[in-house]
Amino acid sequence: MPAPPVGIEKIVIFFNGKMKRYLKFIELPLSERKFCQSCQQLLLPEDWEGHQEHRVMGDVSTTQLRRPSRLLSPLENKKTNAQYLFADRSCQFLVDLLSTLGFRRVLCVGTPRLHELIRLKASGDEKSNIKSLLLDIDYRYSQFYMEDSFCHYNMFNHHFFDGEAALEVCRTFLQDDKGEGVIMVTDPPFGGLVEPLAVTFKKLIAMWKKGQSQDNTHEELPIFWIFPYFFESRICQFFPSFRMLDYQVDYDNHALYKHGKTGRKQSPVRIFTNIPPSRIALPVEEGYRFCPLCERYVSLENQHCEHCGSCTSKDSRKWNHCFLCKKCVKPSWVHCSTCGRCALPDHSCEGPRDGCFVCGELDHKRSACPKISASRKANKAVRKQKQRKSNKMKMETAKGQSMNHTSVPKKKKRRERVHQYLSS
Ligand SMILES: C[S@@+](CC[C@H](N)C(=O)[O-])C[C@H]1O[C@@H](n2cnc3c(N)ncnc32)[C@H](O)[C@@H]1O
Ligand SMILES: [Zn+2]
Ligand SMILES: [Zn+2]
Ligand SMILES: [Zn+2]
Ligand SMILES: [Zn+2]
Ligand SMILES: [Zn+2]
Repeated sequence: MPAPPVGIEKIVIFFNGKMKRYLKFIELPLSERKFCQSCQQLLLPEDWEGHQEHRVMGDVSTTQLRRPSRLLSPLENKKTNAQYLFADRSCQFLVDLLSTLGFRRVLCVGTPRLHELIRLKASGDEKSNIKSLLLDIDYRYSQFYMEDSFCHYNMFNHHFFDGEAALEVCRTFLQDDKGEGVIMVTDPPFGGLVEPLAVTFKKLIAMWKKGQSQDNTHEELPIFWIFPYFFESRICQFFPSFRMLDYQVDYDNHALYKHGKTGRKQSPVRIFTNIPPSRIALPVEEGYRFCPLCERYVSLENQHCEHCGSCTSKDSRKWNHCFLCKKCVKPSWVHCSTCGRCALPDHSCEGPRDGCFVCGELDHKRSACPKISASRKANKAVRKQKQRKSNKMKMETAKGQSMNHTSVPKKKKRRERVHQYLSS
Protein backbone atom coordinates (compact mmCIF):
# COMPACT_ATOMS: atom_id res chain seq x y z
CA MET A 1 0.00 0.00 0.00
CA PRO A 2 1.45 3.44 -0.84
CA ALA A 3 2.35 5.62 2.14
CA PRO A 4 -0.28 8.27 2.92
CA PRO A 5 0.66 11.80 1.91
CA VAL A 6 2.39 13.83 4.64
CA GLY A 7 -0.03 15.28 7.16
CA ILE A 8 -2.90 12.92 6.35
CA GLU A 9 -3.08 11.75 9.99
CA LYS A 10 -3.74 15.34 11.03
CA ILE A 11 -6.53 15.71 8.50
CA VAL A 12 -8.10 12.46 9.73
CA ILE A 13 -8.10 13.83 13.28
CA PHE A 14 -9.91 16.98 12.09
CA PHE A 15 -12.71 14.96 10.55
CA ASN A 16 -13.86 13.48 13.82
CA GLY A 17 -17.51 12.91 14.67
CA LYS A 18 -18.29 16.52 15.54
CA MET A 19 -16.70 17.89 12.41
CA LYS A 20 -18.43 15.39 10.15
CA ARG A 21 -21.70 16.61 11.63
CA TYR A 22 -20.76 20.23 10.97
CA LEU A 23 -19.79 19.54 7.36
CA LYS A 24 -23.06 17.67 6.82
CA PHE A 25 -24.93 20.54 8.44
CA ILE A 26 -23.56 23.24 6.14
CA GLU A 27 -24.43 21.09 3.12
CA LEU A 28 -28.12 21.19 4.12
CA PRO A 29 -30.56 23.62 2.48
CA LEU A 30 -31.40 26.52 4.80
CA SER A 31 -34.87 25.13 5.56
CA GLU A 32 -33.30 21.98 7.05
CA ARG A 33 -30.72 23.70 9.19
CA LYS A 34 -32.07 23.53 12.71
CA PHE A 35 -30.63 24.37 16.11
CA CYS A 36 -32.12 23.00 19.33
CA GLN A 37 -32.10 25.80 21.89
CA SER A 38 -33.09 23.41 24.68
CA CYS A 39 -30.08 21.13 24.01
CA GLN A 40 -27.83 23.87 22.55
CA GLN A 41 -27.05 21.63 19.64
CA LEU A 42 -27.04 21.76 15.83
CA LEU A 43 -29.50 19.16 14.51
CA LEU A 44 -29.18 16.94 11.47
CA PRO A 45 -32.43 15.58 9.93
CA GLU A 46 -31.86 12.22 11.66
CA ASP A 47 -31.85 14.04 15.05
CA TRP A 48 -35.14 15.91 14.58
CA GLU A 49 -37.36 13.22 16.02
CA GLY A 50 -35.64 13.26 19.39
CA HIS A 51 -36.16 17.05 19.76
CA GLN A 52 -39.81 17.39 18.82
CA GLU A 53 -40.85 18.72 22.22
CA HIS A 54 -37.90 21.12 22.41
CA ARG A 55 -37.41 24.76 21.46
CA VAL A 56 -36.03 24.38 17.95
CA MET A 57 -34.88 27.24 15.77
CA GLY A 58 -34.94 26.88 11.99
CA ASP A 59 -33.18 28.49 9.02
CA VAL A 60 -29.77 28.73 10.70
CA SER A 61 -27.76 30.91 8.33
CA THR A 62 -24.03 30.84 7.62
CA THR A 63 -23.76 34.23 9.33
CA GLN A 64 -25.31 32.73 12.47
CA LEU A 65 -22.96 29.75 12.31
CA ARG A 66 -20.02 32.13 12.24
CA ARG A 67 -21.19 33.78 15.46
CA PRO A 68 -21.75 30.85 17.83
CA SER A 69 -21.53 33.11 20.91
CA ARG A 70 -24.80 34.69 19.74
CA LEU A 71 -26.47 31.40 18.90
CA LEU A 72 -25.55 29.68 22.18
CA SER A 73 -27.07 31.09 25.33
CA PRO A 74 -24.42 32.32 27.75
CA LEU A 75 -23.93 30.05 30.75
CA GLU A 76 -25.44 31.91 33.65
CA ASN A 77 -25.47 29.35 36.40
CA LYS A 78 -23.49 31.21 39.07
CA LYS A 79 -23.17 34.95 39.52
CA THR A 80 -19.43 34.75 40.02
CA ASN A 81 -18.77 32.34 37.16
CA ALA A 82 -21.23 33.38 34.50
CA GLN A 83 -20.14 33.63 30.89
CA TYR A 84 -19.85 37.37 30.37
CA LEU A 85 -19.59 38.16 26.69
CA PHE A 86 -17.86 41.28 25.35
CA ALA A 87 -20.09 44.07 24.11
CA ASP A 88 -19.44 44.79 20.43
CA ARG A 89 -17.64 48.04 21.24
CA SER A 90 -15.06 46.35 23.47
CA CYS A 91 -14.63 43.34 21.20
CA GLN A 92 -14.07 45.61 18.21
CA PHE A 93 -11.60 47.70 20.23
CA LEU A 94 -9.62 44.57 21.14
CA VAL A 95 -9.48 43.25 17.57
CA ASP A 96 -8.38 46.64 16.20
CA LEU A 97 -5.77 46.95 18.94
CA LEU A 98 -4.36 43.47 18.25
CA SER A 99 -4.13 44.32 14.58
CA THR A 100 -2.52 47.75 15.21
CA LEU A 101 0.06 46.12 17.48
CA GLY A 102 0.93 43.79 14.59
CA PHE A 103 -0.06 40.43 16.08
CA ARG A 104 -0.66 37.59 13.64
CA ARG A 105 -1.80 34.87 16.06
CA VAL A 106 -4.05 35.19 19.11
CA LEU A 107 -4.37 32.47 21.74
CA CYS A 108 -7.86 33.11 23.11
CA VAL A 109 -8.16 31.55 26.57
CA GLY A 110 -11.81 31.82 27.62
CA THR A 111 -12.66 34.48 25.01
CA PRO A 112 -15.04 32.83 22.52
CA ARG A 113 -16.53 36.08 21.26
CA LEU A 114 -13.12 37.60 20.55
CA HIS A 115 -12.13 34.38 18.76
CA GLU A 116 -15.13 34.54 16.47
CA LEU A 117 -14.68 38.24 15.67
CA ILE A 118 -11.03 37.70 14.76
CA ARG A 119 -12.07 34.88 12.42
CA LEU A 120 -14.88 36.94 10.91
CA LYS A 121 -12.46 39.79 10.17
CA ALA A 122 -9.86 37.42 8.75
CA SER A 123 -12.38 35.84 6.39
CA GLY A 124 -13.73 39.22 5.24
CA ASP A 125 -10.49 41.12 4.92
CA GLU A 126 -7.42 39.77 3.16
CA LYS A 127 -5.12 42.26 4.86
CA SER A 128 -6.07 41.39 8.44
CA ASN A 129 -5.29 37.72 8.36
CA ILE A 130 -4.96 37.10 12.10
CA LYS A 131 -5.29 33.48 13.20
CA SER A 132 -6.97 32.52 16.43
CA LEU A 133 -7.04 29.42 18.64
CA LEU A 134 -9.74 29.20 21.32
CA LEU A 135 -9.14 27.29 24.56
CA ASP A 136 -12.36 27.07 26.58
CA ILE A 137 -14.18 24.74 28.93
CA ASP A 138 -17.46 25.31 27.13
CA TYR A 139 -17.71 22.16 25.06
CA ARG A 140 -20.66 23.47 23.03
CA TYR A 141 -18.18 25.45 20.91
CA SER A 142 -16.65 22.24 19.53
CA GLN A 143 -19.67 21.94 17.23
CA PHE A 144 -18.57 25.02 15.31
CA TYR A 145 -14.79 24.73 15.06
CA MET A 146 -12.18 22.33 13.75
CA GLU A 147 -9.62 20.91 16.18
CA ASP A 148 -7.02 23.40 14.94
CA SER A 149 -9.10 26.35 16.17
CA PHE A 150 -10.76 25.05 19.35
CA CYS A 151 -9.46 22.97 22.27
CA HIS A 152 -11.67 21.85 25.14
CA TYR A 153 -9.54 23.10 28.02
CA ASN A 154 -9.57 23.82 31.74
CA MET A 155 -7.59 26.95 32.49
CA PHE A 156 -7.56 26.24 36.23
CA ASN A 157 -5.33 23.19 35.89
CA HIS A 158 -3.99 23.47 32.30
CA HIS A 159 -5.88 20.35 31.26
CA PHE A 160 -6.58 19.51 27.63
CA PHE A 161 -9.59 17.19 27.62
CA ASP A 162 -8.59 15.69 24.26
CA GLY A 163 -5.10 14.79 25.42
CA GLU A 164 -1.80 14.98 23.58
CA ALA A 165 -3.25 15.84 20.14
CA ALA A 166 -4.92 18.99 21.52
CA LEU A 167 -1.82 19.94 23.53
CA GLU A 168 0.17 19.65 20.30
CA VAL A 169 -2.26 22.00 18.50
CA CYS A 170 -1.68 24.59 21.22
CA ARG A 171 2.09 24.06 21.26
CA THR A 172 2.34 24.45 17.47
CA PHE A 173 0.21 27.58 17.60
CA LEU A 174 2.45 29.18 20.23
CA GLN A 175 5.77 28.07 18.74
CA ASP A 176 5.03 28.70 15.07
CA ASP A 177 7.32 31.27 13.44
CA LYS A 178 9.70 30.83 16.41
CA GLY A 179 7.01 32.27 18.66
CA GLU A 180 6.96 35.60 16.79
CA GLY A 181 3.73 37.60 16.43
CA VAL A 182 1.67 35.71 19.00
CA ILE A 183 -0.28 37.09 21.98
CA MET A 184 -2.42 35.41 24.64
CA VAL A 185 -5.72 37.08 25.55
CA THR A 186 -7.61 35.71 28.52
CA ASP A 187 -10.81 36.69 30.31
CA PRO A 188 -11.25 34.13 33.09
CA PRO A 189 -14.40 33.82 35.20
CA PHE A 190 -14.17 36.50 37.87
CA GLY A 191 -14.96 34.08 40.65
CA GLY A 192 -11.74 32.23 39.86
CA LEU A 193 -8.67 32.30 42.03
CA VAL A 194 -5.69 34.26 40.71
CA GLU A 195 -3.07 31.72 41.83
CA PRO A 196 -4.08 28.65 39.79
CA LEU A 197 -4.69 30.90 36.79
CA ALA A 198 -1.20 32.37 37.15
CA VAL A 199 0.27 28.85 37.45
CA THR A 200 -1.52 27.87 34.22
CA PHE A 201 -0.48 30.99 32.33
CA LYS A 202 3.13 30.40 33.36
CA LYS A 203 2.86 26.92 31.80
CA LEU A 204 1.58 28.43 28.54
CA ILE A 205 4.41 30.99 28.67
CA ALA A 206 6.93 28.16 29.16
CA MET A 207 5.45 26.33 26.17
CA TRP A 208 5.89 29.47 24.04
CA LYS A 209 9.44 30.01 25.39
CA LYS A 210 10.53 26.56 24.24
CA GLY A 211 9.97 27.64 20.64
CA GLN A 212 12.15 30.73 21.04
CA SER A 213 15.69 30.98 19.77
CA GLN A 214 18.44 31.10 22.43
CA ASP A 215 19.14 34.83 22.03
CA ASN A 216 15.55 35.78 22.89
CA THR A 217 15.62 34.46 26.44
CA HIS A 218 14.61 37.75 28.06
CA GLU A 219 11.55 38.18 25.82
CA GLU A 220 8.08 37.77 27.35
CA LEU A 221 4.99 36.31 25.75
CA PRO A 222 2.68 39.31 25.24
CA ILE A 223 -0.47 38.88 27.34
CA PHE A 224 -3.79 40.65 27.87
CA TRP A 225 -5.38 39.40 31.10
CA ILE A 226 -8.85 40.87 31.47
CA PHE A 227 -9.99 41.03 35.10
CA PRO A 228 -11.57 43.42 37.66
CA TYR A 229 -9.32 46.30 38.77
CA PHE A 230 -9.35 45.27 42.42
CA PHE A 231 -7.24 42.21 41.60
CA GLU A 232 -4.36 44.47 40.52
CA SER A 233 -2.06 43.70 43.43
CA ARG A 234 -2.70 39.95 43.15
CA ILE A 235 -1.99 39.85 39.42
CA CYS A 236 1.10 42.05 39.68
CA GLN A 237 2.38 39.84 42.48
CA PHE A 238 2.56 36.93 40.04
CA PHE A 239 3.44 39.03 36.98
CA PRO A 240 5.44 42.07 38.12
CA SER A 241 5.87 43.35 34.56
CA PHE A 242 2.09 43.73 34.11
CA ARG A 243 0.46 47.16 34.10
CA MET A 244 -3.25 47.85 34.43
CA LEU A 245 -4.79 49.92 31.64
CA ASP A 246 -7.60 52.40 32.33
CA TYR A 247 -9.78 50.98 29.55
CA GLN A 248 -13.14 49.79 30.87
CA VAL A 249 -14.09 46.49 29.27
CA ASP A 250 -17.82 46.39 28.51
CA TYR A 251 -20.01 43.30 28.49
CA ASP A 252 -23.45 42.47 27.15
CA ASN A 253 -24.62 40.73 30.30
CA HIS A 254 -22.52 41.92 33.20
CA ALA A 255 -23.87 41.80 36.74
CA LEU A 256 -21.15 44.00 38.23
CA TYR A 257 -22.01 47.11 36.25
CA LYS A 258 -23.16 50.18 38.04
CA HIS A 259 -24.27 53.49 36.62
CA GLY A 260 -21.88 56.39 36.95
CA LYS A 261 -22.91 60.01 37.48
CA THR A 262 -23.20 60.51 33.75
CA GLY A 263 -25.59 57.58 33.50
CA ARG A 264 -22.94 55.72 31.53
CA LYS A 265 -22.35 52.20 32.73
CA GLN A 266 -19.12 51.82 34.68
CA SER A 267 -17.38 48.52 34.31
CA PRO A 268 -14.87 47.41 36.96
CA VAL A 269 -13.07 45.23 34.41
CA ARG A 270 -9.66 46.24 33.07
CA ILE A 271 -6.84 44.91 30.89
CA PHE A 272 -3.60 43.83 32.56
CA THR A 273 -0.67 43.61 30.18
CA ASN A 274 3.09 43.35 29.78
CA ILE A 275 2.94 45.47 26.60
CA PRO A 276 4.13 49.02 27.44
CA PRO A 277 0.98 51.16 28.04
CA SER A 278 2.55 53.90 25.89
CA ARG A 279 1.92 51.65 22.87
CA ILE A 280 -1.77 51.27 23.63
CA ALA A 281 -3.98 54.12 22.43
CA LEU A 282 -7.38 54.23 24.14
CA PRO A 283 -10.30 55.74 22.21
CA VAL A 284 -10.56 59.50 22.79
CA GLU A 285 -14.21 59.45 21.69
CA GLU A 286 -14.96 57.14 24.63
CA GLY A 287 -13.47 59.53 27.16
CA TYR A 288 -9.79 58.64 27.37
CA ARG A 289 -6.89 61.10 27.09
CA PHE A 290 -3.14 60.80 26.80
CA CYS A 291 -1.15 61.86 29.87
CA PRO A 292 2.26 62.98 28.55
CA LEU A 293 3.80 62.76 32.03
CA CYS A 294 2.72 59.15 32.61
CA GLU A 295 3.07 58.37 28.89
CA ARG A 296 -0.13 56.41 28.85
CA TYR A 297 -3.81 56.84 28.07
CA VAL A 298 -6.06 57.34 31.09
CA SER A 299 -9.74 58.07 31.61
CA LEU A 300 -10.72 61.75 31.70
CA GLU A 301 -11.57 61.63 35.41
CA ASN A 302 -8.16 60.19 36.26
CA GLN A 303 -6.19 63.37 36.93
CA HIS A 304 -2.44 63.60 37.16
CA CYS A 305 -1.41 64.16 40.79
CA GLU A 306 1.70 66.35 40.99
CA HIS A 307 2.49 65.07 44.50
CA CYS A 308 2.34 61.38 43.57
CA GLY A 309 3.77 62.04 40.11
CA SER A 310 1.18 59.92 38.33
CA CYS A 311 -2.44 59.54 37.31
CA THR A 312 -3.45 57.69 40.44
CA SER A 313 -7.11 56.69 40.12
CA LYS A 314 -7.75 52.97 39.78
CA ASP A 315 -11.49 53.07 39.31
CA SER A 316 -11.94 55.91 36.80
CA ARG A 317 -13.21 58.31 39.47
CA LYS A 318 -11.26 61.41 40.47
CA TRP A 319 -9.14 60.54 43.50
CA ASN A 320 -7.95 63.16 46.03
CA HIS A 321 -4.47 63.58 47.41
CA CYS A 322 -4.19 63.20 51.21
CA PHE A 323 -1.11 65.03 52.52
CA LEU A 324 -1.16 63.08 55.78
CA CYS A 325 -1.25 59.67 54.06
CA LYS A 326 1.06 61.05 51.35
CA LYS A 327 -0.96 59.39 48.62
CA CYS A 328 -4.14 59.74 46.60
CA VAL A 329 -7.26 58.09 48.00
CA LYS A 330 -10.77 57.29 46.78
CA PRO A 331 -13.11 60.32 46.72
CA SER A 332 -15.39 58.68 49.29
CA TRP A 333 -12.61 58.46 51.92
CA VAL A 334 -11.71 60.99 54.62
CA HIS A 335 -8.66 61.15 56.83
CA CYS A 336 -9.31 59.69 60.28
CA SER A 337 -7.00 61.05 62.97
CA THR A 338 -7.77 58.13 65.31
CA CYS A 339 -6.70 55.52 62.79
CA GLY A 340 -4.03 57.75 61.27
CA ARG A 341 -5.17 57.01 57.74
CA CYS A 342 -7.93 57.63 55.23
CA ALA A 343 -11.04 55.44 55.34
CA LEU A 344 -14.76 55.51 54.65
CA PRO A 345 -16.46 58.08 56.94
CA ASP A 346 -18.59 55.44 58.68
CA HIS A 347 -15.75 53.05 59.50
CA SER A 348 -15.41 51.95 63.11
CA CYS A 349 -12.12 53.15 64.61
CA GLU A 350 -12.33 50.74 67.48
CA GLY A 351 -13.69 47.25 66.95
CA PRO A 352 -12.37 45.06 64.18
CA ARG A 353 -10.11 46.94 61.87
CA ASP A 354 -11.15 47.55 58.27
CA GLY A 355 -8.75 46.41 55.62
CA CYS A 356 -5.91 43.97 55.98
CA PHE A 357 -5.01 42.26 59.25
CA VAL A 358 -1.50 41.50 58.04
CA CYS A 359 -0.14 44.85 56.86
CA GLY A 360 -2.89 47.25 57.94
CA GLU A 361 -3.53 48.65 54.46
CA LEU A 362 -7.15 49.55 53.84
CA ASP A 363 -7.37 48.71 50.19
CA HIS A 364 -7.31 44.94 50.54
CA LYS A 365 -8.18 42.08 52.91
CA ARG A 366 -5.75 39.55 54.37
CA SER A 367 -6.55 37.06 51.63
CA ALA A 368 -5.26 39.53 49.03
CA CYS A 369 -2.25 40.75 50.99
CA PRO A 370 0.91 40.95 48.87
CA LYS A 371 2.99 40.48 52.04
CA ILE A 372 1.83 36.91 52.63
CA SER A 373 4.31 34.62 50.96
CA ALA A 374 3.17 34.11 47.39
CA SER A 375 4.63 30.65 47.20
CA ARG A 376 2.78 29.48 50.32
CA LYS A 377 -0.51 30.60 48.83
CA ALA A 378 0.23 29.25 45.37
CA ASN A 379 1.13 25.84 46.80
CA LYS A 380 -2.08 25.76 48.77
CA ALA A 381 -4.10 26.66 45.69
CA VAL A 382 -2.40 24.00 43.58
CA ARG A 383 -2.99 21.36 46.27
CA LYS A 384 -6.66 22.32 46.36
CA GLN A 385 -6.85 22.25 42.60
CA LYS A 386 -5.40 18.74 42.43
CA GLN A 387 -8.08 17.48 44.76
CA ARG A 388 -10.81 18.51 42.37
CA LYS A 389 -11.65 15.95 39.80
CA SER A 390 -11.24 17.41 36.33
CA ASN A 391 -13.83 15.10 34.84
CA LYS A 392 -16.44 16.43 37.27
CA MET A 393 -16.15 19.81 35.61
CA LYS A 394 -16.31 18.23 32.16
CA MET A 395 -19.59 16.58 32.99
CA GLU A 396 -21.02 19.65 34.63
CA THR A 397 -20.24 21.86 31.64
CA ALA A 398 -21.53 19.31 29.17
CA LYS A 399 -24.81 19.36 31.04
CA GLY A 400 -24.75 23.15 31.09
CA GLN A 401 -24.64 23.13 34.87
CA SER A 402 -22.32 24.68 37.41
CA MET A 403 -18.72 25.49 36.47
CA ASN A 404 -17.88 26.10 39.99
CA HIS A 405 -14.24 25.82 41.07
CA THR A 406 -14.30 27.23 44.52
CA SER A 407 -15.66 26.13 47.82
CA VAL A 408 -18.81 27.88 49.00
CA PRO A 409 -17.32 29.86 51.90
CA LYS A 410 -14.46 31.13 49.70
CA LYS A 411 -16.83 32.17 46.98
CA LYS A 412 -19.04 33.93 49.45
CA LYS A 413 -16.02 35.77 50.78
CA ARG A 414 -14.99 36.83 47.29
CA ARG A 415 -18.46 38.08 46.50
CA GLU A 416 -18.37 40.12 49.68
CA ARG A 417 -15.03 41.56 48.65
CA VAL A 418 -16.35 42.49 45.22
CA HIS A 419 -19.30 44.16 46.89
CA GLN A 420 -17.04 46.00 49.30
CA TYR A 421 -14.93 47.39 46.45
CA LEU A 422 -17.88 48.44 44.37
CA SER A 423 -19.62 50.23 47.21
CA SER A 424 -16.63 52.23 48.45
C1 LIG B 1 -16.01 35.88 31.74
S1 LIG B 1 -16.30 34.82 30.34
C2 LIG B 1 -15.33 35.65 29.12
C3 LIG B 1 -15.92 35.66 27.72
C4 LIG B 1 -15.32 36.78 26.87
N1 LIG B 1 -15.60 38.05 27.50
C5 LIG B 1 -15.83 36.80 25.44
O1 LIG B 1 -16.82 37.50 25.20
O2 LIG B 1 -15.22 36.19 24.56
C6 LIG B 1 -15.29 33.44 30.80
C7 LIG B 1 -15.00 32.42 29.72
O3 LIG B 1 -14.15 31.42 30.25
C8 LIG B 1 -14.71 30.14 30.05
N2 LIG B 1 -14.34 29.32 31.22
C9 LIG B 1 -14.95 29.26 32.44
N3 LIG B 1 -14.30 28.40 33.24
C10 LIG B 1 -13.27 27.91 32.50
C11 LIG B 1 -12.24 26.98 32.78
N4 LIG B 1 -12.16 26.38 33.96
N5 LIG B 1 -11.36 26.71 31.81
C12 LIG B 1 -11.46 27.29 30.58
N6 LIG B 1 -12.40 28.18 30.27
C13 LIG B 1 -13.30 28.49 31.22
C14 LIG B 1 -16.20 30.33 29.89
O4 LIG B 1 -16.78 29.29 29.14
C15 LIG B 1 -16.23 31.70 29.21
O5 LIG B 1 -16.17 31.55 27.81
ZN1 LIG C 1 -33.26 19.24 22.01
ZN1 LIG D 1 -0.39 61.23 34.58
ZN1 LIG E 1 -1.54 62.01 45.01
ZN1 LIG F 1 -5.26 60.24 54.72
ZN1 LIG G 1 -10.73 55.63 62.22
